[in-house]
Amino acid sequence: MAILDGQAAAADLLAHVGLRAAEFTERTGRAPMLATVLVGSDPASHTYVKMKQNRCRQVGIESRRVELGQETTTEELVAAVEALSADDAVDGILLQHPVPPQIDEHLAFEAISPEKDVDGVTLASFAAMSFSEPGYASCTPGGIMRLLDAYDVDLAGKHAVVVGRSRILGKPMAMLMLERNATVTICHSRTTDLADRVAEADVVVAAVGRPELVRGAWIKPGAVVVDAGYNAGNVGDVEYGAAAERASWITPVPGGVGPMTIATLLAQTMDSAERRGA
Ligand SMILES: NC(=O)C1=CN([C@@H]2O[C@H](COP(=O)(O)OP(=O)(O)OC[C@H]3O[C@@H](n4cnc5c(N)ncnc54)[C@H](OP(=O)(O)O)[C@@H]3O)[C@@H](O)[C@H]2O)C=CC1
Ligand SMILES: Nc1nc(=O)c2c([nH]1)NC[C@@H]1CN(c3ccc(C(=O)N[C@@H](CCC(=O)O)C(=O)O)cc3)C=[N+]21
Repeated sequence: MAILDGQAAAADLLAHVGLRAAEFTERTGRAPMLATVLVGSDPASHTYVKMKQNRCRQVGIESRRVELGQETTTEELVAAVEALSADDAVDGILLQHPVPPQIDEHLAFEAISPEKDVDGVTLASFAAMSFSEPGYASCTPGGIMRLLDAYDVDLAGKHAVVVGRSRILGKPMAMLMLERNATVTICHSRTTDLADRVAEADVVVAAVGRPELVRGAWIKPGAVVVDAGYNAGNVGDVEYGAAAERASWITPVPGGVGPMTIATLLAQTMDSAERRGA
């Protein structure tokens, strides 16, 4: 078993982003800018947004923080996001998920202009990603692809099984692996034979949000195991110890998918700044 080290791959990616940010700032006289939008008071979301802003500062990307209260309406959030979409100083927009229940999250995501959708959450971004057209990948699946590429894990002809089908994780993950010529199976809460499906996989991506749901004994010997789960207490969606004994490659939690998500967000912010110009 060998480790897919997301911390190391993210550090490599961010070093390159830092060079590009310095060159951009020098050439245009302004720093690249990521706007983060946080609605409500969920402590975990505050922590994630803070982590993203710290990383921005480290690589020379400016960040602008927009915070809205727990009682914000869909209309207010859409207006705030539209203002950022129209603001020339903003290169990328991250609307932190989840938002409070009274808000129509899909409408709010759609207020992000596709050219600034560096988190890859709009329908336009999903469609572009699914057909390998220019655009921004959903950050976590995009980060997972970058991590597999960093270790030369080839997907062509492999059977990939994705557990989870959310808009920002499972479903876009499946599309990206399909574009790389994997044979893809998507499992979800109504899948009746999850253990059997996982046992057929050459590559497993767990993206559920249930601690250690994917058991080590299900893993086919030699399979690649990617754990996108991030549950309380730094526990993933895979039973790590037992899975590691059978896997050829495996991502740790922490230090696997999480750092790649943030690095991808910043790399895509840099792409947007360069495309949009000064
Ligand atoms: N490291 C990172 O950067 C990120 C990590 N995460 C983590 O990834 C995990 C998933 O996040 P997210 O996709 O947003 O979560 P969601 O809750 O949006 O989606 C969970 C998915 O898992 C499926 N599911 C739930 N229970 C089961 C089950 N018993 N068997 C099979 N499938 C099941 C659901 O199926 P159904 O559709 O039928 O309801 C759904 O498709 C979480 O741990 C989250 O913290 C998320 C984003 C970024
Ligand atoms: N629109 C939107 N886009 C997201 O990408 C998004 C989101 N909403 N909502 C919440 C989830 C969660 N998420 C994480 C990012 C990095 C780590 C990460 O870097 N974790 C470190 C550990 C950090 C620590 O705990 O100190 C690691 O796994 O090594 C974790 C989780 C992005 N999300």
